[in-house]
Amino acid sequence: MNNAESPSIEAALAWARKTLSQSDSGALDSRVLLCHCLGKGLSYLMTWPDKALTDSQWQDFQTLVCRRASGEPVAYLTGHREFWDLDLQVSPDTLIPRPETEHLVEAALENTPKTSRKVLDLGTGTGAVALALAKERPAWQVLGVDYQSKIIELAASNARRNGINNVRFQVSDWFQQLSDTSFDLIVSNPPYIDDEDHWLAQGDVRFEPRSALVSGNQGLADIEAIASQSGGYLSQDGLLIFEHGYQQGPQVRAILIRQGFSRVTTLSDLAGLERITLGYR
Ligand SMILES: C[S@@+](CC[C@H](N)C(=O)[O-])C[C@H]1O[C@@H](n2cnc3c(N)ncnc32)[C@H](O)[C@@H]1O
Repeated sequence: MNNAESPSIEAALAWARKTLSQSDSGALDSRVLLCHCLGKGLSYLMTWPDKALTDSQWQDFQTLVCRRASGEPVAYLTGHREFWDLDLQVSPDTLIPRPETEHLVEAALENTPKTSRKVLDLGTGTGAVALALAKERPAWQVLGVDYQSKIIELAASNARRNGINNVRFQVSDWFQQLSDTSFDLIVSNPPYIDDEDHWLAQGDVRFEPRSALVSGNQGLADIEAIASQSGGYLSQDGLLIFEHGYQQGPQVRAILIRQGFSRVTTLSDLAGLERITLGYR
């Protein structure tokens, strides 16, 4: 197809909306993907609806829209996602950071003194939680760990991309490769979905790594493993805080109490669902 045959922005968007008409987010996804192909913001699409795409822009756009129509998450297609006020690179090796995980960041900030703290983020993925905490609290020293080097490289690249220096990232299978043994705060959004959960077969989540999502013992095995070792890595009165599934509050509280944590509390989200549980050493 030559340049003259490439459609205008308005026509390209109309084609994409039709192609994605099965999806509730088809119109938004169309705009986000076109912005990505043009390297422009949303206002550009509104200002120049009659401007023709180049051949390569049109080809790229069609490819991405077709991939989106077959279910691939927009964040994997564009390679990045906003979280907190950070622009994070994502890859199919990492979970796509969720808006609900911002509650984990808020809970960690609200329940920890602002003064200098040593913080551990277990299962850091893109570095979302570690980077948000480090950005909000420049006096804190944050360590993010994950068990694959390609994930750690991505998180470190996200720190550079966002100009955050009080954070470092390390490969570790939970605590196994850590040399430091005293943190004031341990925060984790670990895998917590049961292997047989039907939700794993739906929508964007089908494309995310199972190793980021699924845990044994009805989704509780990693929470249990982390809670059982955290006591040995927390300073006196240090805080352990988890994100978990909305039906797991009672079990996570029981795990923390069994492991000797005190003031164990579960926080609910705006919909009233129990999503975060914390306890003090
Ligand atoms: C639910 S994702 C959370 C990612 C990120 N913290 C976020 O909130 O977007 C869980 C993360 O735990 C990591 N993980 C799973 N098992 C692990 C282990 N044994 N040791 C370290 N990290 C692990 C996965 O690779 C994944 O990045």
